[in-house]
Amino acid sequence: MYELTIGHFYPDLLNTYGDMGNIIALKRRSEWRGIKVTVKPIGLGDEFKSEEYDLVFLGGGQDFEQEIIQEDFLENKGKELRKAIENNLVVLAVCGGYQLLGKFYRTANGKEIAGLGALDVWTIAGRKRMVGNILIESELLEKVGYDGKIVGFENHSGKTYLGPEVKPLGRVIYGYGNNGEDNFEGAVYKNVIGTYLHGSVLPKNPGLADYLLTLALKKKYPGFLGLQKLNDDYETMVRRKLISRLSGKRHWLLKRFF
Ligand SMILES: NC(=O)CC[C@H](N)C(=O)O
Repeated sequence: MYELTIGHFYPDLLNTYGDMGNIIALKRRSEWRGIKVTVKPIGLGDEFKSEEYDLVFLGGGQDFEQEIIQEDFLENKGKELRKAIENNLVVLAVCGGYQLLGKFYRTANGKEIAGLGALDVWTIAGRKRMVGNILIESELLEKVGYDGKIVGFENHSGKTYLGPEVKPLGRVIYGYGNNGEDNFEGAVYKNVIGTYLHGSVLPKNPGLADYLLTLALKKKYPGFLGLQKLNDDYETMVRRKLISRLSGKRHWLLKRFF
């Protein structure tokens, strides 16, 4: 029997917009395949031993929560997490969690919150919150045989910019994405996926959930051949409706200028 241990960083603080749904999706999609999953919270002051985990998740949070955890995250967990990321630990980081993996986050009043520096990205608070449904197209998922579309919801003021060490998760079809400027969303580095998509993103995008589970299982069980297919007809139907609605819509910015 395959087993996975998932670490959930700061579940009581980085928990905006239902990001807990990502943990539930990973757990349920594993259990539906007979894979045993243990979810362990990693909170303020908790020791983080990366070898105990096959996958870790960081959710979103407002600037206020990010400042609360910053010292603990960088001082007590940062070095270990950076080492684990270089050793291909599977990580999903959403919004605030994504920003914290970067080099720094500069808030609206100019305060610079140091990030982990695990991802070659940096974030600068914008004046305007980027809020709404978002649809992106991801080559990553097409490569592993999933529908390349990823749908979700974004709500962030931070504008994230990518350095040369990371690739974008996808190209924005509808919404703002990383910064509302370069038409990219998210960042991929080794087995880390950073994204602004709440929603939560994994229940809405079963292919992305399975992609992360497959990465973790292949790393833990070298002979692992792949996940058996689940009946995702309902999710696919909901996604198709949302995708066609968002693909057809033109963003208000586009309407205004084109
Ligand atoms: N939804 C979030 O996690 C917000 C992240 C960050 N505080 C921002 O506003 O950009």
